[in-house]
Amino acid sequence: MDTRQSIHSDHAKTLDTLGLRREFLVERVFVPGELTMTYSHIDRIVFGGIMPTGGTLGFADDLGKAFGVDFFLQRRELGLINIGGAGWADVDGTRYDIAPEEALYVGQGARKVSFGSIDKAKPAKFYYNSAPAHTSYPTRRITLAEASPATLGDAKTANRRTIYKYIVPSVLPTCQLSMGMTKLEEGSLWNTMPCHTHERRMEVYFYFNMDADTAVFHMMGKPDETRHIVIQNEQAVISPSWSIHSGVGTKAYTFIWGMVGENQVFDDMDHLKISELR
Ligand SMILES: O=C[C@H](O)[C@@H](O)CC(=O)C(=O)O
Ligand SMILES: [Zn+2]
Repeated sequence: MDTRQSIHSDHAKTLDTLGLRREFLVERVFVPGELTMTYSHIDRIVFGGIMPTGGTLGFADDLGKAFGVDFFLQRRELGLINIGGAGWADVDGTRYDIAPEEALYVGQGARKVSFGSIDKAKPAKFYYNSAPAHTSYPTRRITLAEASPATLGDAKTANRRTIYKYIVPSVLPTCQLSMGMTKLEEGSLWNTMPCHTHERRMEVYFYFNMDADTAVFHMMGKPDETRHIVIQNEQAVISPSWSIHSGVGTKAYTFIWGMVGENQVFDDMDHLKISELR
């Protein structure tokens, strides 16, 4: 488990490229045959990738110890989106088939959760977020069609994109986790510009569907003190509440966003004018 401490914006603004990458970037999310895990002290979000290539994968029994509980989801909820081939999840004996671009929400208290791929030649790739939870809401699969889509932006500003909201209050109840996927249209390069912060929630971005030899310049930092991190395919970046989170690719890409914190009001954002950025 890779643990990342919380970070003050006064510290963050002193960091060089390597320092920023060490604090905010997660370079290896999907490892064949492994479940990876990053634990951020910011709102105690846990995120990573699950890529079953041989047998099944799951949250190890002794993981509870690392979280001071009996098992991983004893006091947590889980959301995931499959960016690979068809797969399945078994949650305490109930099997959920999860096709590409489908999501699963697992309510707090699930004891035995395991994952597999349907075709090992085309492994499933489950990108997951987990957050502390106070009660148990029903486990449920969410299809792309159910993930209330919103298309916004303009090709003229290279930011035409569709936001699929899989795990949001209008689709299903969760304790605090929200999760979705944003797909850029061909020729569109910018996500979330004009950008925003949300003092009341943190966010993690996971960029994927990126061709070889392309990059996303992920914008971060306080609005008057911006920095960037160069991101390659299938890498994740942590965005504290004080930070903007936006990106421009050298080619169109897709990303998954996950949020935890004070509220679940998607539009509760502190919007910024582009002219306010420094
Ligand atoms: O707080 C919301 C998140 O930053 C994302 O949902 C924004 C996003 O996907 C986009 O504008 O492209
Ligand atoms: Zn945001």
